[in-house]
Amino acid sequence: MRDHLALARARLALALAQWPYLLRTLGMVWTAARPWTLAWIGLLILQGILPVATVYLTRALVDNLVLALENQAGWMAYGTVLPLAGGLVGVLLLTRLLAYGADFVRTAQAELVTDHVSALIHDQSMAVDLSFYERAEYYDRLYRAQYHALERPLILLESLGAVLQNGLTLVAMAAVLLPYGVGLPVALVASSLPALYVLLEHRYRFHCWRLKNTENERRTWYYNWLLTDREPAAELRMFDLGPHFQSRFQSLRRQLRNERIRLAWDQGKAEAVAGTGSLLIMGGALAWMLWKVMQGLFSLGDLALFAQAFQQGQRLMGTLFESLGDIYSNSLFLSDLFSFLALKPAVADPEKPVAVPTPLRQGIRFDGVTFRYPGSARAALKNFHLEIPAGQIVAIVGANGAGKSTLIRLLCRFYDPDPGRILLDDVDLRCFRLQELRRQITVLFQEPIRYQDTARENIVLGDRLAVNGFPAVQAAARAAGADSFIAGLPHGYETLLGRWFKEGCELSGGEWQRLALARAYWRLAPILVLDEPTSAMDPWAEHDWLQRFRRLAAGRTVLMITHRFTTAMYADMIHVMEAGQVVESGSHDQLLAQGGRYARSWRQQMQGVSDLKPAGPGALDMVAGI
Ligand SMILES: Nc1ncnc2c1ncn2[C@@H]1O[C@H](COP(=O)(O)OP(=O)(O)OP(=O)(O)O)[C@@H](O)[C@H]1O
Repeated sequence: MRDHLALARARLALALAQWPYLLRTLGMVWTAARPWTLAWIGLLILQGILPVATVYLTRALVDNLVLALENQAGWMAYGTVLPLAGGLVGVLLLTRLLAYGADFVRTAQAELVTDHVSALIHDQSMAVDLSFYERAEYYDRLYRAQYHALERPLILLESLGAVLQNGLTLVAMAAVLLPYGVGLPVALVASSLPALYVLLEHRYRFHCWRLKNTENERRTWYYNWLLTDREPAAELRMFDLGPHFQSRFQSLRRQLRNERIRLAWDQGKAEAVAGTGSLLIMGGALAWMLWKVMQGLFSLGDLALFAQAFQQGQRLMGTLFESLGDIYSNSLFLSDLFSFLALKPAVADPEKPVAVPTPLRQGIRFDGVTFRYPGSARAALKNFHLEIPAGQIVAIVGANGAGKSTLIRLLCRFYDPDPGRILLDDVDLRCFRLQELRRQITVLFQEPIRYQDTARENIVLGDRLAVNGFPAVQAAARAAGADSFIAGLPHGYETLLGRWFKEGCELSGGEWQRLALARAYWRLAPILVLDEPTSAMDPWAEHDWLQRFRRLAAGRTVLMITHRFTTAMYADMIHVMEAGQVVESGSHDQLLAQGGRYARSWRQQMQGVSDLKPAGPGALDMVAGI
């Protein structure tokens, strides 16, 4: 018993600790849907008061009827009974109408609040550093914020409304019962306390269970994605992986389901015990009331009033506690939402930003940069030095995992190095406003996004602020070698791409890549960064593109990452990277003359190609050797 009391106290303390979330949620709802919230409060108050009117009218009706029957008043009685009956019907009708009105108001409020919370989650997702995506814990929080907390403010509001409305009715009912003896309202409250304890205890256990299983839930979501999404569909069929992932999904679901059912079973048992106790108390109170009626102390109307008020009171207590439990558990879940919204990005604007130098005069410099990805013990870059002179094309080559793409991520300030600096004309990137810095850079990522939108939109998304007309869109597409295949699409530049939406047209991997290249060109930024620009191009397309590349890059500072020698050789300077460091540098001819790693790999590739004749330009992937 002492253990139970201590536990109850602990749960109560935890419940009270949720108050701030409750208040913040109310603030959120108020901001999102002010007029609807006012209407909601008004309706709640009315709905809270009406049941009491029903109870009083019932008593008056029964008493008048009994009186009329006793006095054999006949039709005369209708003069008093009819208005009461009419009043009762009117109140019941109004109760119904208010319930419909409340449903409507809640729907409107729900839409506004959900959108408001979604917007907050989206804002925060856009604001956090990329480093957050390196942690499973972040995904857990995001998942809980998105899937568990999104609807919570509304459920919370609904519960709060129920508490307010039922609380009002309950107080009024208790007041109605009070003249018959203090014992009745006390019995009413006492009969419901065990239920409250059971409720709080199980809500808490359920929340803990959800927390513990967030990763498992995400895993089921992942298997579900593998089984249903288009992206893995081909490989899934080819390697016959469907049954494998389905069985993983099912076994995880089985585990979750069994645990959930066990929780529900425990809760059901505890509720049954608490419910039996409350029924016994009600039975006792009813017996007492009957005894009083038999003694002639109370009228039949009183008995009708008691039966209605006590029964309604018990139902209300149940709903009230249920709502309190909902408020409690929703507040627990909302703590996830608020802790997600409270995440602070580490990569942020400086307090006193400096203007980004335009045009670049000296160039970009990596100065003693060391960088480890969050949670990784291995350094992706170690005391790394690199110069990219303004207006030149610098190529970085190196084996997989050498750290090439990491350079781009640091240059765009998705992460900050530690220690070391990256400088634009001798000014640390950390001195610039993030948005301003990123506006100076245009990037073709290794795995660009395939926007399920028109071909034109796929290009102009590279710079939403650019106001150049259609000829400029075409020029960007031509520069990337995308113009010819776009012209062949059913609606040219207005063709919807991808298969997500109706009438979408699918492109090949290389075509998507050229479109992404056009997007990079469309953004007229002075720094052009290309990660594997030719990897998905066929040799003819690569050859064609390389012929024009220097002209297209004229006036820009270019950092190009590639595995292909035939692409790298067009650069002014080539740096060979290995394990996070530059190990060789020079122009193509200088590197060949040095006879180092680059030259060895080049010769091996050439040898390989001449053995495998014929080969076109671009057939050389510098994967081995370096
Ligand atoms: N998000 C990440 N979290 C942790 N480690 C990472 C992450 N991304 C890359 N790495 C590690 O950092 C190192 C450098 O990766 P990077 O992507 O820069 O290589 P890369 O030279 O571009 O390789 P590739 O040619 O295969 O694209 C690798 O060892 C890789 O495992």
